[in-house]
Formats: sequence, structure tokens, C-alpha cells
Amino acid sequence: MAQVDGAEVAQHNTKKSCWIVLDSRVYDVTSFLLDHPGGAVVLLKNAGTDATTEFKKYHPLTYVKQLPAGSDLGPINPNTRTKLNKPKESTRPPADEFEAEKQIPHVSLCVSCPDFEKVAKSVLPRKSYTYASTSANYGLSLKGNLEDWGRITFRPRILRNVGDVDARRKIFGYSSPHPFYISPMGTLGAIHSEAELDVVRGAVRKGVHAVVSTASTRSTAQIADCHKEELQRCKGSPTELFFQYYMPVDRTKAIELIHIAKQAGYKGLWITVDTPVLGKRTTDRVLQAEEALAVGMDEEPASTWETGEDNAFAPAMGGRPGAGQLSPHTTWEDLVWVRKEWKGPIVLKGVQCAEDAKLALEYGLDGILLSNHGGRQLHTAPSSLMTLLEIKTYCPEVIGKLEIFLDGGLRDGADVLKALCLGATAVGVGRPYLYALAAYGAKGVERVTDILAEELAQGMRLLGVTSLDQLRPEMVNASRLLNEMWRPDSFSTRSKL
Ligand code: HEM
Ligand SMILES: Cc1cc2nc3c(=O)[nH]c(=O)nc-3n(C[C@H](O)[C@H](O)[C@H](O)COP(=O)(O)O)c2cc1C
Repeated sequence: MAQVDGAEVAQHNTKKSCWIVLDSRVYDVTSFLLDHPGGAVVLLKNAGTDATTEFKKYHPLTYVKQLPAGSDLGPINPNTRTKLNKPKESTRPPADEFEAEKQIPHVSLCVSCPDFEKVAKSVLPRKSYTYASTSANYGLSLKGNLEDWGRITFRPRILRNVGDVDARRKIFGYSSPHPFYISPMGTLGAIHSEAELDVVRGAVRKGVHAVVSTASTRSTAQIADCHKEELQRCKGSPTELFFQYYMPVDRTKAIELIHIAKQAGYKGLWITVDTPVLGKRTTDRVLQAEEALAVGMDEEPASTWETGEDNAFAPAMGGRPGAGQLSPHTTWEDLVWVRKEWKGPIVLKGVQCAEDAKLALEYGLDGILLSNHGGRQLHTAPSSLMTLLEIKTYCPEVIGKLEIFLDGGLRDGADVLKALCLGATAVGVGRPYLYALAAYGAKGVERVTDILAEELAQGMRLLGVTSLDQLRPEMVNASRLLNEMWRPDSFSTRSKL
């Protein structure tokens, strides 16, 4: 294929004709503009430029294979690179690229989880911070998640010899010094240049387990390799990786993804079930509209999958579902074929009522994660604590038979303790790890783990226990939440519970 001149590429910088250079090849992405799950604006901002660096923040280079046939126009003539346009800089690069440590507080000054958000906000590009912090509609699910932990109080016991405490917990037989794990979060390349790799490094150094997102920036195999390498360095670390699964629409791809996760050695499949379509990420929408206007477009039209039609796929950064990752058609019956493909433990991520917890047991699942996706999906969804109380009230048998996980709004070791008192196996922590990654990379991930572990151990002592097995429901007062818990009433059809 003939080489393409940089000056010619530079001229194709509009929505009528948009060319970009990726990894030394020129691509005509005009017909792809409205199909790009990340939106047309980001491509237009990079029109006529070498977008490789920007592209690699979000995608593996293999993504270019998804472009329509005929998009590859050939290699760029290396002598004409200087004639390319320069990318339009509208945001600061991620923190690690501008020597963040010189400009931000020392990591030891972050002493509680909420401290990391303040630092992250000051170093992240606005788009990335918006992506991380956004929640559904006008934010009540997120607010409920954060507040409900404070609405349960402890009933501590005294004089119990609490000199030594042991906070070890097993998730499906895999032991960790910590009863919490790192929740899966997609597109971490927008947060830190090392993305999921630094999450894994930090996790291994502290022995905390992690669940890796389908929508990760780095490939499943890269992340698994990084895990192995870090384990070599930190001999004896018990950290295991589990895989968060967004089910692709296409069955062949869906099975292929399960096999990729199996091949990479992930120990469990966390199937996300609270996202048949993407929630309304309001602040993201505002930002997208602003960006569209900045490059001379009216508000960007929603793609067909964004409006929840047939080919709805996985949520990605910025409130747009990403092609090929998420099926809105999934039903309980799909779990039957998934089980044939995946022999290890399976967890349903996003159970939000007692009826579904019971169904999960009937369908032979191994665990359930009570979660409303960090308040990013259904507006005014129940907090995971509320769902746990429902389960304890209406189908307590589920608790001994399935491993029970909770996530959403956990910001303190004491929150972890409350969940465990009420019967949780372990809990997931999301944004605090993401914000810490943004500001401090792997060091931040380590620091969050240390903070939670210290708060937890201290909480155990002050509560009067020395091991997690001693935690009991009567050690907390959940009356306020119980008062508000759902009850079958005359409006309900006969409950199956
Ligand atoms: C060349 C072919 C490209 C393909 C096939 C592609 C594909 C995708 C897909 C599938 C997603 C959804 C999330 C994911 O799966 O990771 C996405 C999101 C995104 N892409 Fe691309 N992409 C391409 C080019 C680019 C380029 C050149 C840039 C930047 C220079 C870019 C920036 C982004 C961003 C920022 C998002 C997330 C944005 C949001 O959700 O608001 N992409 N892209
Ligand atoms: C930025 C961000 C990205 C996320 N990406 C995913 C994802 O790819 N898959 C998924 O199942 N959950 C995803 N979640 C939800 C988390 O796994 C988890 O349920 C939630 O963050 C827990 O709440 P917390 O952030 O308040 O701790 C994401 C959450 C955030 C904040």
C-alpha cells in the first residue's frame, strides 16, 4: 500500500472527512464517527493528527480491527509527520504524566478514604473525574449508598481481651488478610496511564483480592500477566483475580470471553446483572454536550444502543455503552449455558431484592453481590445494606448457602464491619481505589488497603471481637433501616417469597 502524506491527512479534519493516524497507519474514520461508542467528538478532536497516544489511553491497539473494511488507507510517510495537525488540547493529561507527586499532597496525608477524592479531583482531567464520580439521574442512589452506612450503629461489648485481632477472610476458598476486595471498574486508562496494572500491583502488594472489569483498558491477558509478575516479586501474596463479566449480545463472543477469562486464570465470574441498559449519567451528558458544541456540532445524537435497542452493549466511560459487551436480552435461563462454560464460582453482581436472591439460590449460583452499581444505574435503587436486610428478613436461608457480597458507598473499615455483622462474606470497594489510583498509582491502591485494614482492626477491638467469626447481627442496631425496609402490602401482588 502506498504511503500517505501527512499534509493530506491534515486536511481531512471535519465530520465530512475525518482521517487519523494510529500506530503509523492512516485510517479514514468518517463512516465510523457516529458508530464510535466513545462518541464522534473525541475522533473529531483528533482529526488529521497522530492520535496514537490518546487512543492508547483508552484502548488496546487491536481495536483498530473493529473499523469498517476499507478504513485502513496505508502507512503514513514518516518524513511528512510534521505536517500533521496537532491534537486539540482541551484537558490536562492524567496526573502521573505531569509529575503529580510534586503538586499534590504526600500520600501519607491521605488518612481516610474520602481524602483521595479531593486529590483526584485536583489532578484528573475534568472528563475523567466526571466519569468516576458521576451517578444516575440526580444522584439519590449514590447518596443513599453513602448515607445508609451511617444509619446503622454498633452495640459494642467491653472487657473482652482484644489484644490480637485477625481479619482474614476467604472468598470461595481464597484467603486474604482483608474481608474487602477491589470492585471492578472499567476504562481505568482514563484515570492513570498504568490503568488496571497499577491496581493489580497495589493489590498484590497488600494481599487484597480484585475483580477485573470486562471494560478494562488493558486486555484480560495483560492484567493476568501483570498479576503473575507481581506475585513473583511479592512471594506469598494471596491476591487472586476474579473476572467481572458483561455478557456480549453475540453468543459466540460471549462464550469466547468466558474462555479468555478462564485461560487467563481468573478464579470466579462476577456477572453484572444490574445493567441491561446504561443508567442516565447526568454529568457525563452535560460534558458530552459541551464537547460537541466546542467542535461545532449540535448535541450528539444518541447511538441506537444508547437508547437501549437491540444491540445494547457494555457501559463505557462517559455514559456510553461500548460495542460488543453487554446484552439487554439476558435472562435467568442464560445462566444455564454460562454454567456449562464456566466451572468455577459464579456471582451475580447487582442483586437488589430478596426475590432475586432466592432465585439465585434456585439457579445454583455460588454467590450474590448486593449492589446498585455505585448508584450509577437505577435512580433511587436500594442501598446494598437495605437489600441485605430484606434477604435476612424474607429468605435468611440464602445467607448460609451463598457467599454474600455487598458494595456501594463503603468508605471506612467500620462500614465493612457492619456488613460482616449482618452476614456478608466480604465487601467490594470501588471509587476510593479509583481516586487513589488517579493520584498516586499503585502506591495509592496500597494506601487505601492499609487505611481500611487499620480502621477495621481498630473497629474490631472497639467492638469487642478478635476474629471475624465472632461478628453477630446483634452487634449492630439496624432499626432505622429496618423501619424503612420493604414490606409486602395490600398493593403487592401475592409475593413469591
Ligand atoms: C480507531 C478505532 C476505534 C475503535 C474501534 C474504538 C472503539 C471504542 C469502543 C468499543 C469504546 C467503548 C469502550 C471500550 O470498549 O473500551 C470506545 C470508547 C472510547 N473511545 Fe474509542 N475507538 C476508536 C478510536 C478512538 C480514538 C482515536 C480515541 C481518542 C483519540 C478514542 C477514545 C475513546 C474514548 C475517550 C472512549 C470513552 C468515551 C466515552 O464513553 O465518553 N477512541 N471506543
Ligand atoms: C468509574 C466506575 C466504573 C465502573 N465500571 C464497572 C464495570 O466496568 N463493571 C461493573 O460491573 N461495575 C462497574 N462499576 C461499579 C463498581 O464495580 C461497584 O459496584 C461500585 O463502584 C461500588 O460503589 P463505590 O464506588 O461507592 O464503592 C464501576 C464504578 C465506577 C465508579
